[in-house]
Amino acid sequence: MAPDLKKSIDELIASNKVVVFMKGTRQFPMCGFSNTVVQILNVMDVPYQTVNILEDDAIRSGMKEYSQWPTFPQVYINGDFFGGCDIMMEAYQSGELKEQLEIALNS
Ligand SMILES: N[C@@H](CCC(=O)N[C@@H](CS)C(=O)NCC(=O)O)C(=O)O
Repeated sequence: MAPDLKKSIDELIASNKVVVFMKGTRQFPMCGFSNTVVQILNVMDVPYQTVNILEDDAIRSGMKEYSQWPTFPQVYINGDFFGGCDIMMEAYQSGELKEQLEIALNS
């Protein structure tokens, strides 16, 4: 992956507690999985940054390599890859997501 792209992803993730690499935007998700993640984060009422991977093929392919994860959405919390839609849903239902977000937002 291009060093410049890696650097900009590193910086984005380091400077935002929650980042969602998704299809579409938080206002207009372009995929049901991305929409689910947006709805979960909206319910949790936390600040989050989104990146529309449909706008840039280099980010779309680059994020699969960067995260070692083949699909979108990809959610980063406190600088670490957290998961996709299924993991977010499970963590939301179990209460783990609330815990992780509290840790991230209070650190
Ligand atoms: N089980 C996945 C569902 C996500 C998924 O299957 N995403 C597909 C369709 S939106 C995807 O990103 N495919 C790769 C691509 O479009 O580049 C999850 O938990 O996030």
